[in-house]
Amino acid sequence: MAPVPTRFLLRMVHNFGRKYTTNAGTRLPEYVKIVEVGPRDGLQNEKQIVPTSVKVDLINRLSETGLSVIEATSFVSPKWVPQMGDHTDVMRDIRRHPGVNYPVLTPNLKGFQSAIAVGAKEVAIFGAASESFSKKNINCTIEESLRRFDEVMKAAKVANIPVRAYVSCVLGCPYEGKIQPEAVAEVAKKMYSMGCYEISLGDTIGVGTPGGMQAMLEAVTREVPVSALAVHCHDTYGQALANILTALQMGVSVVDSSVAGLGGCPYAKGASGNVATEDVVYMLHGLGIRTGVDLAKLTSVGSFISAALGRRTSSKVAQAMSKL
Ligand SMILES: CC(C)(COP(=O)([O-])OP(=O)([O-])OC[C@H]1O[C@@H](n2cnc3c(N)ncnc32)[C@H](O)[C@@H]1OP(=O)([O-])[O-])[C@@H](O)C(=O)NCCC(=O)NCCSC(=O)C[C@@](C)(O)CC(=O)[O-]
Repeated sequence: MAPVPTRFLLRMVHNFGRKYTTNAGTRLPEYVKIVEVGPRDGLQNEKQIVPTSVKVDLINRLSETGLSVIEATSFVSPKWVPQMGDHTDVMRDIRRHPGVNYPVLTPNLKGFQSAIAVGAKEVAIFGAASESFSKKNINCTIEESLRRFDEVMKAAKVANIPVRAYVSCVLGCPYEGKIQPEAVAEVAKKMYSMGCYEISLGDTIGVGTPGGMQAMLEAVTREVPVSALAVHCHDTYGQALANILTALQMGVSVVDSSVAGLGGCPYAKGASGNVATEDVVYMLHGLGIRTGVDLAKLTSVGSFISAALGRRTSSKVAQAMSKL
């Protein structure tokens, strides 16, 4: 029998499930915006410094896949996160595609000013629902962090820069363990009231399960409209896709993920990478949900970065497709 062309098999994989599923009667969104965090969250925890040219190449390749948001780097202290110390060079060297946003993390006014000086058009502030994590990650209490963020918000308003917010440890903290849903809702509400257009809820150490995700979202959606929420799931315990599906069923339509499942936070010991973008896209397309992302192109970017880092991809979908 003649071999079936790989392209055809890829399309079959891509379409698999479409004819079996329908959104009729469910609360699933028709379109999900994927926020690709690989170049930032994915690489920030790498022990060896990744050359700037590789980071730039990664972002340029991701820009060809149909993604509309690629978090490029973070303007944090290079003493705290040396891997992100080349933020200015990364922002200067990438090719910015029309229709693609390249937000960057800014923990304070200093980071914000450096970011907009190199042409950042969108920033993200990052706080936590856990006091201990806030102190370890950004060296201040939650209350102090909100004061710093307020300075960023005021400067961003003047410069007409949209601001996204992260809340970390929404389903558990590496230092405090369980975090109450009400504590998450409180911080999310404050960040939303400050003017952040989107609040990304981070399961920083990937300990959450669908029941926890549901309880947390029930609390948060009492304070923040679901249309302004995103979920950011690490996959330490293999629960990320189940947690994301739960969030989608509750009306969330923005999902953060990282190509090849790269990632982890330097101040969250033991946390594995983010859920792989390839796996999220495969699941969403299987549910008949549009993403605008070309899965074949995305897996080839995953192969590129995995080869550059000298390791196997963490994406199950990419692993399976490589055997076709
Ligand atoms: C927030 C700070 C800066 C406070 O750090 P600090 O030491 O308290 O800051 P400071 O204001 O006292 O300044 C100390 C030094 O840092 C410098 N500095 C001060 N600010 C900046 C800046 N923006 N850019 C560059 N340099 C900066 C400042 O100029 C000074 O330099 P020196 O005088 O010693 O030479 C520090 O704690 C920090 O950089 N933390 C970042 C930690 C981090 O990046 N963590 C990973 C991202 S969060 C995450 O991954 C979770 C997330 C978002 O993905 C969601 C999830 O999964 O949950």
